[in-house]
Amino acid sequence: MKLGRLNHVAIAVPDLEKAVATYRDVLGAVVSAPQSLPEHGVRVVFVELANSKVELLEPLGVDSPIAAFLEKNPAGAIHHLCYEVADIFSARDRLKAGGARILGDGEPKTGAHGKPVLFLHPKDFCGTLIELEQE
Ligand SMILES: CC[C@@H](C(=O)O)C(=O)SCCNC(=O)CCNC(=O)[C@H](O)C(C)(C)COP(=O)(O)OP(=O)(O)OC[C@H]1O[C@@H](n2cnc3c(N)ncnc32)[C@H](O)[C@@H]1OP(=O)(O)O
Ligand SMILES: [Co+2]
Repeated sequence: MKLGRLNHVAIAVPDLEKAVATYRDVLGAVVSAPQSLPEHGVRVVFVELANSKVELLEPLGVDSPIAAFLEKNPAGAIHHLCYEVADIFSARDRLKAGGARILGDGEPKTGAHGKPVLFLHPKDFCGTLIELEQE
């Protein structure tokens, strides 16, 4: 298993429109249009940077995986880091064999970029939730 590029840093926010205004109007960033992803329980935008992206996430629906996190961090906070991998299935199998917890049913879902993604438990990775995305 070899870790690739940092694809994005995700920030969970209570109000996506307000967060977009902060990044676009105060910080002068280029921000994508909002995208609802019911399968992931979030609404997202991407802040485009020269060397990576910032994903702003707002809960979508009652079972959103970011709802409990936002209850603990009501003003918003960094939620996960997304790294690219060349082969998500081989990365998953190597990590699982080493004892890491793959979240959900362990099968990749299609992420915001239309590519397979998986999540790794934050308690197994220095207190940071990790998303892996197929290159
Ligand atoms: C837009 C699609 C996609 C993309 O393509 O980019 C996305 O990014 S979707 C993003 C949202 N999806 C997910 O986060 C899916 C994976 N997440 C989960 O499965 C869960 O959120 C979780 C990480 C397993 C936590 O759920 P749960 O166990 O129900 O919550 P708890 O509140 O009980 O947390 C247990 C424990 O873990 C700590 N924790 C929780 N979230 C984080 C976090 N983001 N970063 C660091 N630590 C986290 C939490 O504080 C608890 O710790 P203790 O209090 O010490 O027990
Ligand atoms: Co993400």
